[in-house]
Amino acid sequence: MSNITIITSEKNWIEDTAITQLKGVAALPGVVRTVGLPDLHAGKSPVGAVVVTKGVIYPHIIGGDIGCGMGLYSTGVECRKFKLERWVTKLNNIRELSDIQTVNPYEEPSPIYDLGTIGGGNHFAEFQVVEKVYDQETCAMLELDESQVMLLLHSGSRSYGQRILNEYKDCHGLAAGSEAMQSYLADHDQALLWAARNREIVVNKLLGYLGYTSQIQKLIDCQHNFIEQKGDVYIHRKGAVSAELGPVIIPGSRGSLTYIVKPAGNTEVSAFSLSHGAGRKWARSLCKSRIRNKYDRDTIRQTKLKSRVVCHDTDLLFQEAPEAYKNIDTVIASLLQFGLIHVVATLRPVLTYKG
Ligand SMILES: Nc1nc2c(ncn2[C@@H]2O[C@H](COP(=O)(O)O)[C@@H](O)[C@H]2O)c(=O)[nH]1
Ligand SMILES: [Mn+2]
Repeated sequence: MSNITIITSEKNWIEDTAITQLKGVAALPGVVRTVGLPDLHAGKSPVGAVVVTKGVIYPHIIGGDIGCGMGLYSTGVECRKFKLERWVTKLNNIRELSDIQTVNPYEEPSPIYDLGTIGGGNHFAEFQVVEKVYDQETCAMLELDESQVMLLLHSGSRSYGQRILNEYKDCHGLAAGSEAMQSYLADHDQALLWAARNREIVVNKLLGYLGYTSQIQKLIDCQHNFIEQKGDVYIHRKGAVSAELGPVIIPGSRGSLTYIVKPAGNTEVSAFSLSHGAGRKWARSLCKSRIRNKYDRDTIRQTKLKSRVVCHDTDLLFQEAPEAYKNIDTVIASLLQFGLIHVVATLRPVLTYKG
């Protein structure tokens, strides 16, 4: 199909089902361009995908986790003072973040009922340290301080986004200018706003629980499930970030490095978008049977990078194991090969918390 671009390279594996799904959305009425990024994989609709439409939008492409994204924060905690065992113990003492009270600092009531929680699945909070700086100038611009522990938070609009989708899930596209489209986009924008606010609230709550609140600073926040209107087209990004809002974060898994990258000059080829992660390699249902013999109850809570994992759900530990994801270095190499990014820095996980 002429309106499909796949950003990939020889070494980067993309499953056939994902390509078939991408072809499916490319054939929808009003779709003018479709891009599969190197992290493309199958989902309810394809993930790691960009769908550009004219005259219509498709809520089902974005799905229920409207506004899901990654926020990177510096914690104010000096790496040399970071007490891994103490934080592991403290995090093991809470089952979920809902065990700690949430204060809504905004005047309006929150449409997210479970405000202050991260959510399940592959949502996570991860403490990281700087592994390598490639671009000192951009790091300085971001105020990325190598001596500090960072916190990467992956979360979305929680049950709010799903409530919005439920209202529109039977529509086969919302026509531009229609009341239904205006109403969806108004709800969608609220979900983006509150998803970003929720990330901030969670970061403050988590660090407050660990005894640190005074020097938290947001460095980057990039959403990856949303619709952007650009001129007369609508860019649907499902598991894809905008390449037009400055540096972005591309994590791999709890057992691999996270990349901070800067979009390069011409990202028209990828519909002004970049990857949001490594992308899933194995279906959740296959993970436990494939790797259960490799780990015991302690070793599944550590990674080859010597980081630790706090998660009370054993099945989830297997479903989200590093083996379940594609190789992040290959994803980054594909983006580099297409001239879409410059690498700014890499971060190494030290402790992953799953709610
Ligand atoms: N650093 C970590 N990265 C992770 C972890 N679990 C998943 N991931 C990466 O995040 C994206 C998010 O995907 P989404 O489609 O659910 O938004 C995923 O593709 C992985 O590359 C983790 O625990 N730590
Ligand atoms: Mn997400």
